[in-house]
Amino acid sequence: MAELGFSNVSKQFDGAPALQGIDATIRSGEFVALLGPSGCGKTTLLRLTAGFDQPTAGEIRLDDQVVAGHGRFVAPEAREIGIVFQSYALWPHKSVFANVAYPLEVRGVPRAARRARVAEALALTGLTAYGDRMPAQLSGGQRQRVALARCLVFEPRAVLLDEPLANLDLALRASMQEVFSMFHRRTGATMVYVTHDQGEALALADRVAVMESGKIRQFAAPEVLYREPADCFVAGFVGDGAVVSARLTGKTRGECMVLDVLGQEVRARSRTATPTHVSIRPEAITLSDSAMLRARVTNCTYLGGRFRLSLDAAGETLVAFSSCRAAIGEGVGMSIDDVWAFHDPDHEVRVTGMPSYA
Ligand SMILES: Nc1ncnc2c1ncn2[C@@H]1O[C@H](COP(=O)(O)OP(=O)(O)OP(=O)(O)O)[C@@H](O)[C@H]1O
Repeated sequence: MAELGFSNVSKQFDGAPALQGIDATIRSGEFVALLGPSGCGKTTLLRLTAGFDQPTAGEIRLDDQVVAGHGRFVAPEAREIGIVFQSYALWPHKSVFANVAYPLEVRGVPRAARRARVAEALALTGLTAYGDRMPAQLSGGQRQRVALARCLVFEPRAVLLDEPLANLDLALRASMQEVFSMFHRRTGATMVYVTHDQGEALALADRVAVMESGKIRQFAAPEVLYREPADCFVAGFVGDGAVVSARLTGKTRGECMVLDVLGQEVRARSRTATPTHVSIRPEAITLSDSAMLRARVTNCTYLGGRFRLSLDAAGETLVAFSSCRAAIGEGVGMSIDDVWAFHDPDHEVRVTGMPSYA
């Protein structure tokens, strides 16, 4: 399995930027998700990696081999990269076995070795009993597993997956996520998984690259994105909660700084000395009748085991968890503690029209 490297990769379509200065390394054997809203450049990055298109600038490497950039271009078939599409792209007139055997056939693998490797790939994807079926006789999840088996059978240097579960219903998506995880654990494949579903990205990936407008905003482990988002976009796009302006008080408490958030002194973790915003996750909010900060319940949803409350506090929408149901319009008290603070002055001007505190 190979390491994938991107240095200052840009792509323009008719002068419009689809990717801007992508710098990233995907380690050998790593499962990385590309997460972002529609049009942020996820599929373009995947297509450049596969060799279906060429970058306008920058360099893409597979281990030490430059596959695109500086006048070099390695054709897709020579990159030995497996791809799984949302649409499965199976041969409709070939059986499951023949579909999976196809990449070995075109590589000239002898028949006996071919049979053994197809059997192994079918076993790995739970399809041993389905070898003789035609694609039309399979469910969506089973078809996607055939596509996965077909791409693993030739032992690719990396596997790229473009929204592979987008066509499946919710229950099947959950069970297919387990198939992908298990597949990754067993094969140790380098995997790049495109999705706009944050739940899927956080559940599956070792690291997630959060993209917006052709740029990677943050590339980190799911728990880091959740606890320590780099900016307003990541804080708002990943996980639940609120992003609120904050002001330095000049005080500290232990390792933490104390910020003015919604008129209250709140303890914040941070890597910057000049924070402009805080990310307030639901766990940072404690509801209590005696708390100074007052809010009004604007929504209450049962999540199973607990309720999710949307709260209006001084015009900001916050999210809290509660063990009891709350009535819409009810007043509650809350305290906020242990939030994450970051510096994002651009967003402050754009979103709230307030001056930067930096
Ligand atoms: N062949 C093309 N010609 C012109 N513009 C393109 C082409 N392919 C992509 N784009 C543009 O590049 C930008 C990035 O598109 P891309 O498909 O990579 O986004 P995405 O994040 O995968 O979106 P989605 O989640 O909707 O699939 C978009 O603005 C898109 O319109």
